[in-house]
Amino acid sequence: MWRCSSFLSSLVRPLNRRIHPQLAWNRFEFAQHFVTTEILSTANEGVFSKRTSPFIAFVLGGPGSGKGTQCMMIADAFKFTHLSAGDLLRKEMVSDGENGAMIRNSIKEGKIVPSEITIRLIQKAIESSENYKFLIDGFPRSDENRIAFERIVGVEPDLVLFFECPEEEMIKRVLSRNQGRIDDNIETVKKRLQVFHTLNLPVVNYYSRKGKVHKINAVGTLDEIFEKVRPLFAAFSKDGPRN
Ligand SMILES: Nc1ncnc2c1ncn2[C@@H]1O[C@H](COP(=O)(O)OP(=O)(O)O)[C@@H](O)[C@H]1O
Ligand SMILES: O=c1ccn([C@@H]2O[C@H](COP(=O)(O)OP(=O)(O)O)[C@@H](O)[C@H]2O)c(=O)[nH]1
Ligand SMILES: [Mg+2]
Repeated sequence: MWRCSSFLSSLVRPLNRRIHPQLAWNRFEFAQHFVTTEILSTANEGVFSKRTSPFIAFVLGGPGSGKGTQCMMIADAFKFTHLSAGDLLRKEMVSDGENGAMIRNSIKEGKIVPSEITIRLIQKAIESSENYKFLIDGFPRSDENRIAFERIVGVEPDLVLFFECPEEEMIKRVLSRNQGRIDDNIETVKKRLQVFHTLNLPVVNYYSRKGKVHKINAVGTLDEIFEKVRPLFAAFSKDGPRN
C-alpha cells in the first residue's frame, strides 16, 4: 500500500492490525498514516516536512459548474488525487452493498446522502492512496456534512475552491452532459439547485469567513478557467511557486 520507513512501520502496522476493519480510522491512526507518507514525500515536496495530515482541497459549486472537469486538470497538472464524492457514491450505489437503494433514491431526488456513508467512502479512498494531497470534489454539501467530516476525519481543508456559475449555464451543461446519469434531467437538476442554494452555499460562507475560499468564475473555456485555478496550486508545481 505505501512504503514505510522502518521505525514508523513498526509503530503503524500493529496499529492497523488492531483496528477492526469496520471501525473508521480515529484521528490518531489517520494522522499516523500521513506521518508515514509525509516523511516519504518530503523528499520531493519540501513544503510538508512538518505536516501530519493530508493536504485537502474541497472543490465546491453547483451542479454543472465544472468541478469534475477542473479537478481532472488540477490532478493531472499537480499530481493530486481527485476524489469525486458523487462518483464514490455512484460506485457504492451499484455495488451489492446495503445502502445501494437508498443512495440511488437520494441521487435521483437530488438529496444529500447521510454524511457517515459519504465520509466512510472518502476516508477509505484516502486510506488506500499512496498520495497525501487530495481534491475532494462535490463535498461537503451541507453544514452537517462539514461538521461530520471534521468530527470523523479530524482535519479541516487547506483550501476551498468555489466555482461560481449562472444557473442557466449550469442547467445547460448538466442537460448536455450525456453520462447517462439518473440525476441529469430537468426535474432533478431543479431540486439539486434548490439544495445548492439552501445547503451547499452555507458551507461556502462558513469557509469564506475563515478566509479559505477561492471563488472562481466558472464561465469561459476550460483553459481560461484553469488559468485562474493554477496559481492556487503553484506550491505543488515541480518548479515551485512562481513569485
Ligand atoms: N468551462 C466549461 N464550459 C462549457 N462546458 C463545460 C465547462 N466545464 C465543464 N463543462 C461541461 O459541463 C458538464 C459539467 O461539467 P462537470 O465538470 O461534470 O461539472 P460538475 O462536476 O460541477 O457537475 C460536462 O459535460 C463538462 O464537459
Ligand atoms: O457529498 C456528496 C456528494 C454527492 N451527493 C449526491 O450525489 C449527487 C451527485 O453529486 P455530484 O457531485 O456527482 O454532482 P455534480 O455536481 O458533479 O453534477 C448529488 O446531487 C447528491 O445527491 C451526496 O449526497 N453527497
Ligand atoms: Mg461533478
